[in-house]
Order: sequence, then C-alpha cells, then structure tokens
Amino acid sequence: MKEVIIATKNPGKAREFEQIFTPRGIVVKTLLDFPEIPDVEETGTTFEENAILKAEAVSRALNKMVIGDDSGLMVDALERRPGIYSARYAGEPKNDQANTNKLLNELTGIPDARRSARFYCALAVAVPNQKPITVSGTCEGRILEEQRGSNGFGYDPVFYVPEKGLAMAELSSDEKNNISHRANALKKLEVILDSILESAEQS
Ligand SMILES: O=P(O)(O)OP(=O)(O)OP(=O)(O)OC[C@H]1O[C@@H](n2cnc3c(O)ncnc32)[C@H](O)[C@@H]1O
Ligand SMILES: [Mg+2]
Repeated sequence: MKEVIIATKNPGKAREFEQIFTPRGIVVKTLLDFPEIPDVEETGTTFEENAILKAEAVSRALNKMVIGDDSGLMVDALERRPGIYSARYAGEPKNDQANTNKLLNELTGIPDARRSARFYCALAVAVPNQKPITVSGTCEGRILEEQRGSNGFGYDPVFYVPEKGLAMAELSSDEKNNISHRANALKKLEVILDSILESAEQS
C-alpha cells in the first residue's frame, strides 16, 4: 500500500492532501492519526525551516518518510505579514476567524489596488537519515473587504483569486487544488514523489 504521512494537525490541509493523493491510490495519514506524537514547535525563521522542523520531528518519531507543510499569507501593504506567523496572527490558541477579522481590520481604508497578497506553501520531505528536500509554491491574489464563500479554510474567505473572479472560499475543492500554493508546491514534488514513495513502500 502506498501511503504518505503529512506532519500536520490542520484538518483543512489534511483534506486537501487527501483530495490530491487519494485519486492516485495513495493513502494519506496525518498527525490526527498519531495523537501520541507531541506538538512540534515552529521556531524557524522561514516557511522552509518550519516545514523541515515538522517533517523531521515526525519522521524521526515514526522512522518513516514524512512531508511537512508550512504555509501562510503575505500581504504587501503589511510588509508581507502575517507570513510565518499566519496561524497565530491574532494570538494563541490559533483561530481562523479571529485571524481573518484582525487582517480585515488592519487593512481598513486601504484601496483595492494596494491589497495585493499571496499565499505561500513550503513542503519538506524528510526521509530517515537523509537530508530533507524542500519545494515551494505560491498563489497570487488580493485581500477582499469582507468574507465570501464557505469552502476551504483559514484565510480563504478573504482571498480573492483574480483569474477566477472569485474568493478562494467560493472555489470548489477541485478548482482550489488546481491553482493553490499547496498544489503548486506539490506539482514540483511530483517528479521526485514516485521514487520517494517506492523507497517508502520498501522500508
Ligand atoms: O502546523 P500545522 O499542524 O500544519 O497546522 P497550522 O494550521 O498551524 O499550519 P501553519 O503553521 O502552516 O500555518 C498556516 C496558516 O496559514 C493559513 N493557511 C495556510 N494554507 C492556507 C490555505 O490554503 N487557505 C487559507 N489559509 C491557509 C492557515 O489557516 C494557518 O493560519
Ligand atoms: Mg502550525
């Protein structure tokens, strides 16, 4: 059985990895399947560092290949904040609605033309006793003035995707998984993923 383990506790991310991997006959497991694994502190200074921290900690705990995802939103008018702090933007415990409200408040009065932003996703692949590999993907858009749609998760209701003329949260999962930062990062992993999965299957 082909299986990938994603070092995430975020059910929104978990769902997207399942939507992408399941049609290819690959079973997705996440930290929600391994509640005994302690939380990994995200102490890195870049998305890549945090993705590696998550992937390597879980790979060590399970002695298996693991993918870590560290992602977030960069808003130009806020000097690219919230960035790596996207999950904890409005403080702990992390809360998507509180984060979204804080973002909308910070951008009050800023006109459309200056509301450009991008989602960023770094993926790290950790294999026991090997150097980790990272790839990244982005998705360009703009921050809306109010929430639209109820699909997706996190900042999706306030992220306008110009090429679709819709908020990310108004897209179907298939549409999001075609254009998202996570999908774009995964596409770069595709070339190496098959060989990684084969070696994972043998171990
Ligand atoms: O660390 P894990 O356990 O994977 O889960 P997390 O939610 O803490 O994930 P991150 O540390 O990577 O923080 C990502 C933040 O960026 C947001 N985010 C990431 N990808 C997103 C997407 O596709 N759509 C909307 N928001 C997203 C998400 O809601 C979080 O607030
Ligand atoms: Mg996190």
